[in-house]
Amino acid sequence: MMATTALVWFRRDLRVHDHPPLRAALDAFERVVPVFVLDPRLLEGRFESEYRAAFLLDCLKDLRKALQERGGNLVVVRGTPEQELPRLAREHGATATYFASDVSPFAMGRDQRVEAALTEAGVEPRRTPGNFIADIGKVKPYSVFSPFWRAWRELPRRDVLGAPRTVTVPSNLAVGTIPAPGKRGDQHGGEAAGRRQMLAFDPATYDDARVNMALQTSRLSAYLHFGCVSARELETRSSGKFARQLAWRDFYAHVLLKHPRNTRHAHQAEMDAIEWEGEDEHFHAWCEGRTGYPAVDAGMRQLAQTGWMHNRARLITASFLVKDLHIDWRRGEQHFMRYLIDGDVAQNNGNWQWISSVGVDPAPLYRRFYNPTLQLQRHDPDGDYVARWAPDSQTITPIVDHAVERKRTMEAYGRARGT
Ligand SMILES: Cc1cc2nc3c(=O)[nH]c(=O)nc-3n(C[C@H](O)[C@H](O)[C@H](O)COP(=O)(O)OP(=O)(O)OC[C@H]3O[C@@H](n4cnc5c(N)ncnc54)[C@H](O)[C@@H]3O)c2cc1C
Repeated sequence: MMATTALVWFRRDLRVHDHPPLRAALDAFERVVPVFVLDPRLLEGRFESEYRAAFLLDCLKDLRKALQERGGNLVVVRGTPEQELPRLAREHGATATYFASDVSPFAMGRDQRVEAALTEAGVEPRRTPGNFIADIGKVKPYSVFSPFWRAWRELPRRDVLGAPRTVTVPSNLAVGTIPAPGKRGDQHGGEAAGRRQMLAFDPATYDDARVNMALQTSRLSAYLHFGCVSARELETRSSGKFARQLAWRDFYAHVLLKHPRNTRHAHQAEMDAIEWEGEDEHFHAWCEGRTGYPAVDAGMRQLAQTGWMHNRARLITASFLVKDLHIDWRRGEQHFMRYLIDGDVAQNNGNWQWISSVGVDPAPLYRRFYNPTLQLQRHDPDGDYVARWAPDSQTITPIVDHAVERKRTMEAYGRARGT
């Protein structure tokens, strides 16, 4: 008799440690078929990114190795999951498919189509948690962080799972090739690299690193985005401000889950009426780090060259685009997605809306103006950040005057609000 078989569909949970779908499938079936579907819509879509694609391909190579070390393998197929998964299930006689639920509108729409196609083929889709610390769909919709955080802390946590010792797969697996990565940013993808980064990170250094742009914070964001590191496992090693930052990740995922229209619209609907009067020339100067404001130029060049930017620099550069150059936050959001290795629809959109004062967790506009000159004094006290990324910026004539533009923004936002 044929052994019982299930597919395990890896998505952005590219690890073997603490992997609920893999564990559940191994517990219930004799064999599993671990699979990743290289969907051209992911690599060539609106938010395509060379750096992120290279990181993903590293992750796949590393995951295949980890599965091979346990007697298994990773099937990599090109196509759409709604076609490829039922086909693979038929080929191997699989009767169930396990995967971890996700929150972006693209992922949710795709998963519905996949579930329908699997069900039609007689294969049972089984969703598990896995990508976030807690079950963020379980709480009522929140649009302010602090009350969300209080409710979220009370949510139950699942146990952290170890990596399986063995992964039994069918003997006739056609595993497919993993394309060679193109241009990389400054991080290699993969669970092995992610776990090394997690184990080497010293939370005691975090408070200083957060406020000084020349220092590095944990650098775990890309590993969290692709699930090379489990957010739940990381939580068990976290405390203080670092633990609170991890809660922001769950918060923005929660916001997108509850408000999918936010990917295209301001969460505060009236703020879609802002008249964006900025010039294309200024947008290009911002992208290329030629604004004459060293904090902005250093951040934008760090992003272009490495695929990462310090959180403080993300705040300064994003605020500058929207509130000094009067350019629609969505153009900035898209530019970040092209370069960030950790580019993540929920996190990027949530943060862009936050700094643009159009999203959740609102505060009075005057409190969310970042003066790029003062920010630089505070957050690059020794000048190391600018010296590294944009030493020539001081010689560029500033393209706008912050004080003047601040006034224009107050007026434009006031008009949109009808005040
Ligand atoms: C305009 C803008 C765009 C951003 N876009 C993204 C994005 O696409 N993807 C992304 O992962 N983060 C994004 N962030 C949040 C934050 O800047 C990065 O998560 C962080 O800088 C990554 O470096 P790290 O891993 O060293 O972070 P650490 O400071 O070490 O934090 C640890 C982890 O906590 C989470 N975290 C920290 N700060 C935030 C935050 N403000 N919002 C949500 N989660 C947070 C991340 O998962 C991060 O890896 C954005 C912030 C801004 C202001």
